[in-house]
Amino acid sequence: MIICTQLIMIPLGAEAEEKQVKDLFSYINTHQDEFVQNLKDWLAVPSDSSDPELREELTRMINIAADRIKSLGARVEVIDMGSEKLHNGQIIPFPPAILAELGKDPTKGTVCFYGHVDVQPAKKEDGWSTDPYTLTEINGNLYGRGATDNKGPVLAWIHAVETYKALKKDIPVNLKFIIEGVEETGSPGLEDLIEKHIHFFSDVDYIVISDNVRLSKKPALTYGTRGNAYFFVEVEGGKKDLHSGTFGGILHEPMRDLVYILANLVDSSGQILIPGMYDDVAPLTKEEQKLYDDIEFDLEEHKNSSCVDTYLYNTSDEVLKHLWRYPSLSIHGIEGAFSDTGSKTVIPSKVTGKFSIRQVPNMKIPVVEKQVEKYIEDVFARLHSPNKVTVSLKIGAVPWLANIDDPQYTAAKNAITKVFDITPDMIRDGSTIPLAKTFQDLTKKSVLMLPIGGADDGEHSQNEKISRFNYIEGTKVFACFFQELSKLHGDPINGMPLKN
Ligand SMILES: NCC(=O)N[C@@H](Cc1c[nH]cn1)C(=O)O
Ligand SMILES: [Zn+2]
Ligand SMILES: [Zn+2]
Repeated sequence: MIICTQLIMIPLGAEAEEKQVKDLFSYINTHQDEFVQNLKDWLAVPSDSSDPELREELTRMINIAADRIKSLGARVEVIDMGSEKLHNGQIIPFPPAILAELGKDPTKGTVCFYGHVDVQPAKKEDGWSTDPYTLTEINGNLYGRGATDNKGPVLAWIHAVETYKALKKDIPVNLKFIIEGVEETGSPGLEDLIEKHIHFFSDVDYIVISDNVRLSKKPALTYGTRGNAYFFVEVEGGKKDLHSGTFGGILHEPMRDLVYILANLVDSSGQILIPGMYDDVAPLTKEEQKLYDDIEFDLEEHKNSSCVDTYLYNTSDEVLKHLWRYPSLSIHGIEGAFSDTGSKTVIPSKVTGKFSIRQVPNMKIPVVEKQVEKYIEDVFARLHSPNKVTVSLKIGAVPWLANIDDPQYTAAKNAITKVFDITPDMIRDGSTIPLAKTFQDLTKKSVLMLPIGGADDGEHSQNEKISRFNYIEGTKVFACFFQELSKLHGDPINGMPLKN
């Protein structure tokens, strides 16, 4: 910790630092019920960014988050993000985004926290055991949509700052926030926002994201994520749905064409069938292999938490590589198809298949897009169908890899060691933070991913949760991280040079 008098930096002595950590931890422990209540309030807002009907709720959620950050004493800007045109032609407003700053001391490092307050869809009837929008605590777990992805971690960061304020302690770093409401739909418009507000990042030294989970019970730091290329493939026959008794047998049915296309994208061993898809995948180096060897990963525990008995691969090494460094293709759904209970005898006139390909270094989205278009055209040609097929790329998010030698990785390791008395695993993540690489490329600043959620949190799934333990200890990690970062910042040997 550093006390600042005018422009002279005096490091806190070891004893004072120890006392400060004790005070911070004690405050966080005694206020944990309040922190859980705050999460309960946030989870009650159904801020699902994929449902146009819930757009007002999403905007309300952004305003709640903005007010909370304002209450820290931060200067907050709520920025209008314009509107979006949906697949069906409807135009609806995007939720605003938040840019905020707290502290402008030139002798301190500046950390920008990026997070999102939109969530994936959730309905009780999808198979949730509790109401997804009512935080329910069972056996030390806090269940609810957004608990771990990403409302819990965003609040934990805010609570870490609040802890310093409540104890009237000097926050050892300047803080900035960028909070958005469309991450789950690929962060449309956010790249433009960063470009337009690039001056906001000029004094930022470090960017931190806490929007993924650990690989096991062991705390971890994440240094890479996959990207995602999300496609819609639409097959259109006539202009209206038809009776399968009156018309079945005389038509080229759009659904049959679409199912044929989808079934030809990936084989039963997980191999993507689109020619060229693996051409640009980065070769495995000895250094990368060494990182896999050092990771604590229990394949059986992983299968247990996913509730799947058999994976495509049998060894931990293969599973991790296929999650982190190879592309994968997943088929997500079909819009326009009959999907309710009952037995409707319809022939849908227009159906849209949705699939995505997780991207890895050194794949290029425009190349993938062309390969997908050409392949679907070729597969469709085999059907000699008069129907109309249209392929469109809806999300093009690129993969991200960090420089783990950056001082903020050391600061995060030290913070985790203070809280858990353990050295974290260095991991990658198979999911996507669309903005991670954008931040790195546009701002040229170091990006760190510091997950606080557990491997079994069930992001995007039924019964999403964060454990009370991880939520509260994660708050402590963030509070310690500020302190550890301030020790390295300005250290010409182990850290960054001071800003002038
Ligand atoms: N917690 C991060 C996350 O879930 N990100 C989404 C982002 C995305 C990618 N394509 C569409 N949305 C993910 O699915 O990885
Ligand atoms: Zn997320
Ligand atoms: Zn998510």
